Amino acid sequence: MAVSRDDVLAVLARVQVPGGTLVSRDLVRAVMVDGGTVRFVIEAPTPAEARDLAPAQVAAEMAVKALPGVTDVQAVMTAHGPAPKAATAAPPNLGPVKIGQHPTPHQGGPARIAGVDRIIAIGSGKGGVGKSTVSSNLAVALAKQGRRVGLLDADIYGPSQPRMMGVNKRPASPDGKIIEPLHAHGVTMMSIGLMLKEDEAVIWRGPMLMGALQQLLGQVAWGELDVLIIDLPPGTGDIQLTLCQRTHLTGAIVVSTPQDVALLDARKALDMFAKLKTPVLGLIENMSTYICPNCGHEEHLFGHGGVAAEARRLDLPFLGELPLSIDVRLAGDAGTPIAVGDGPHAEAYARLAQRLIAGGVA
Ligand SMILES: Nc1ncnc2c1ncn2[C@@H]1O[C@H](COP(=O)(O)OP(=O)(O)OP(=O)(O)O)[C@@H](O)[C@H]1O
Repeated sequence: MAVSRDDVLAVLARVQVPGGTLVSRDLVRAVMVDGGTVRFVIEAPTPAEARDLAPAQVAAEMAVKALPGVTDVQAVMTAHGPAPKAATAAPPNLGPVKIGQHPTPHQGGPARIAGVDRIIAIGSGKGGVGKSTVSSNLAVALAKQGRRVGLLDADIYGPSQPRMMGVNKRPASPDGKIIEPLHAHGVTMMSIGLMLKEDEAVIWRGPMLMGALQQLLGQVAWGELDVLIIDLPPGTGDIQLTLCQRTHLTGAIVVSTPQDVALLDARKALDMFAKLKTPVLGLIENMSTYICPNCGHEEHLFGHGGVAAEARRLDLPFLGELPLSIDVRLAGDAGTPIAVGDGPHAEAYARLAQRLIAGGVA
């Protein structure tokens, strides 16, 4: 029988380290099982502790290797002690609440957010395929249909929701702990971009990112929501891993353009969600067709139908095509998503929202 991630964690939970076990001290990250190969990371709080943990790394490798079905074990030790100069820049502290801190240890399985019924992550393998555009428009379309909707911009390196939703106020935090979200176009929203100075680059390493994400999920006063849409960064990195492993997600939607290169990357994102046991609710083809606003001629600039074909191949729902249109970009740049108004683009998002509501996932 194939070994599972839980089997690996159960074994690692028995490996003793000073102050507990590898699991009780929350030192294990990114457990991946790929056939008979198991990979995981042991993340020590400091380089000195990493040296002390070397025997535990050997013990962990031996214990996992002893599991039936395991042929290869790759354990990597990392330490997030003193950071290089760029990374030591103090986390932004523009008010009473400080965003960007080390994550607190996490026990148990994926957690729910109080008051939030469903959480949908919007992901993509490749950047620039329209994931943030889809997130904001879908959030607005769901709100227009009477759902109580939240939008969390978890694209920590390139937050674009403040611009797309037309919000630039810094969120308040009267007690320095709870962060008050903002509201735009009927959607409750929060973005790391709202906590940073404009044009400020985020130069944090893994643990700081995890801490920031944990704060955005746990410290924001989301209130009662039917659904929280999370706009992920592109790719398959730390943020996606942490979110899928620690938060009880209803599922993920993967956005791709019909282009082969974007599809190849989308397959990696789908593979990641499968490995992390996050249900994939469906695929969306963005920038599907281009209709010339002058003559009405239809062009398929990035190809057409590739995402639907991929969905069929993988037996996943195909949620729809969204056309490439200058109006969509202009609306996003102006801070009023196209779904706020009427017209064919807003209708396309309304259909997508209806479909998710009818399916019970939004
Ligand atoms: N259907 C569309 N028609 C026209 N422009 C679009 C469409 N979808 C997205 N865009 C534009 O393409 C650009 C990239 O879109 P967006 O930021 O939503 O992509 P992303 O996948 O979230 O990118 P990132 O990887 O930077 O997070 C934006 O300027 C956006 O306005």
